[in-house]
Amino acid sequence: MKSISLIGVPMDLGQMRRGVDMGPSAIRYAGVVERLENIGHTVRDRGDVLIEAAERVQDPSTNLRNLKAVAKGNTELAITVDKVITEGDFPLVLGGDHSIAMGTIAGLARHYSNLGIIWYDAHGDLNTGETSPSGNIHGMPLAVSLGIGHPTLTSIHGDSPKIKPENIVIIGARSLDEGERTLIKEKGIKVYTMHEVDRLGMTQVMDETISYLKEKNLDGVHLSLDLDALDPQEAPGVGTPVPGGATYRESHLAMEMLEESKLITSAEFVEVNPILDEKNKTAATAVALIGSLFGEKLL
Ligand SMILES: NC(=[NH2+])NCCC[C@H](N)C(=O)O
Ligand SMILES: [Mn+2]
Ligand SMILES: [Mn+2]
Repeated sequence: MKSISLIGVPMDLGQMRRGVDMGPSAIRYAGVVERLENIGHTVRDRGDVLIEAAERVQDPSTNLRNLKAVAKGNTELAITVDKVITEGDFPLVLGGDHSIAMGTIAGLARHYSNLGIIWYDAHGDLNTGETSPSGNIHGMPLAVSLGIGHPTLTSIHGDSPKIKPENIVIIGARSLDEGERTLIKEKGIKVYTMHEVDRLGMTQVMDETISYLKEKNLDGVHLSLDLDALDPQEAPGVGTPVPGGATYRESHLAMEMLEESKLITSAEFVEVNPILDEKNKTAATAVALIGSLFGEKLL
């Protein structure tokens, strides 16, 4: 059994829709602590990282919305994640918009020199200010962690690159911007789009992902799960829904296979927006997936 530290990150400055800052509360309300304790894990809820109420700003010269406030919140998060690992706990981060992956990975990078990343998402989140159609930083954290982007972001809690392109697997992609596609090809990032999920089935996608990562001699693997990877019918409470996503069942299978692989050393569940949700369905889905990732079994 694991000793898990929960870290809430009420961040909504990485995108424009209000409400995603309430994601951590919604996931707690959906019973995440009880769910993990029922499996037999020890859970320590560290509360929420402080995200200051910032005036929303758009600097046309950088095309990065709320740059300073996003960097500040992520620095706080990186410090917390760093500390949780030092204390020997498994960090489970609850978002908040996906810009918080920059902070989580920055904290992890102090402890793992060859970290693997599973990016379960409809999007690549590989934009920079130059390639982003929106200026929203939640579309950039994977690029930032690779050392690509504005220095205010790439320098959060230490120098970048914090991860290597060959250690990343993106699963569930179905919305990629031009610059992201170029970067994926240039860096040779492994991507299973929804086309591959349909064609191969989730079992093979996960089997291949797990073997691919096992060959890399990694010292840890981080799961960054954006709820918009799931189909909007099953996870409606997200800010940037894209039709044609992974089902609830496929996603459960993915979590169960990751649990069996024993590879995962940290995880985050992001983009839950209770204002856009239907009766907290998306937060409940997040909790159910967390259950599977941490070894919940029927029999
Ligand atoms: N974490 C997310 N939901 N990202 C959505 C990003 C959407 C789009 N690619 C953009 O850069 O604006
Ligand atoms: Mn997404
Ligand atoms: Mn994302």
